[in-house]
Amino acid sequence: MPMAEHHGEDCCVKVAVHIRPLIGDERLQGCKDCVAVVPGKPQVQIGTHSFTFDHVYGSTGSPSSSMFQACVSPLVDGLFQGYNATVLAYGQTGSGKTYTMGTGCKDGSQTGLIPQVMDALFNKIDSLKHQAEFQLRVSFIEILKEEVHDLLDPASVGKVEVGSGHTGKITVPGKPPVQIREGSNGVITLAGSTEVDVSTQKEMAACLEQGSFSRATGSTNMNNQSSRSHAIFTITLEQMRKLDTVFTADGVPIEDMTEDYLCAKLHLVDLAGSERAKRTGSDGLRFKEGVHINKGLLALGNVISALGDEKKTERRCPCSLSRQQTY
Ligand SMILES: Nc1ncnc2c1ncn2[C@@H]1O[C@H](COP(=O)(O)OP(=O)(O)OP(=O)(O)O)[C@@H](O)[C@H]1O
Repeated sequence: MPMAEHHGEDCCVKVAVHIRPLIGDERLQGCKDCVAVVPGKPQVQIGTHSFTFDHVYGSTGSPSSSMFQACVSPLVDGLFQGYNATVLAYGQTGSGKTYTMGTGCKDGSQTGLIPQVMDALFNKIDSLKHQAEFQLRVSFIEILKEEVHDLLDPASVGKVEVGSGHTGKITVPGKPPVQIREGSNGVITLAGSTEVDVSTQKEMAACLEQGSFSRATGSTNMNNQSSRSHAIFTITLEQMRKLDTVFTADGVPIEDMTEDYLCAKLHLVDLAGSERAKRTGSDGLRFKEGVHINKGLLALGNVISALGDEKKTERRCPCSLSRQQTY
């Protein structure tokens, strides 16, 4: 499963591959691993084709347990310096994105990347609590068929079966949908999405669990619990750093200069899987979802190519890049 990352210092976008083992049904059907890791290199071989990435985890590559430390932990540290960051899990349906991110309500949720982010974040806050005051907020949205839904909407009261094995949430009619807006300063906001103030790891984990439970899933031939939407879990960290008091030449303390405010966001994205209708056996509603999913992924691919293209990123306003680091 590939994951895109972007490192402000050396390269715009970095890509790590996570190879999952064969699972139950695949073993029963006698499937064989078709991806081989080239020993000692972040390179995989599929048939006669070789592909090189920044990291390869799983199979005979680096152990999956080291992925967080190498790829995501530096982003958590960056948050404390005011850098925004994004982790995207991208891949074919059933390749293990939800498992890797820990966005599902089961399996990977204990070891997925998001729970590890929470651990690291709260440990760091604890170690810095005497130097700064912190405030954390989370939002959790999904993009389903080009519509943005709020997964932390207090009006959502759980999951119901909505025909053909599809699950969805009940929302109170009349609640305006979440709108994506761009402010005059270029900051994108999601008008109408719930932002929950959290002060403990338990509260943040409860938001992840609640939102994951509300997410739309459905069964296809390739994954019996396939995510049908792109899900974005956003952590906003605000901090008021207490600086050493600055004095004028006469020894008078300058009040205004004793605090430094920083705000940064970490977006953790579990994309819906790219799919081929023929292989997933999709028809009707599920087929339409697949078309929207593939359309969104194509647009995202163009954005990532542009981010990785130095000529295009140079044209952007330097101020919008100054505190931006995206993985
Ligand atoms: N590294 C792994 N080790 C063991 N099992 C895994 C691993 N990754 C994924 N799986 C299993 O593979 C199955 C598919 O994984 P998952 O639902 O995460 O895929 P996905 O890429 O999110 O699919 P979709 O795009 O359809 O939502 C699940 O049963 C999951 O438990």
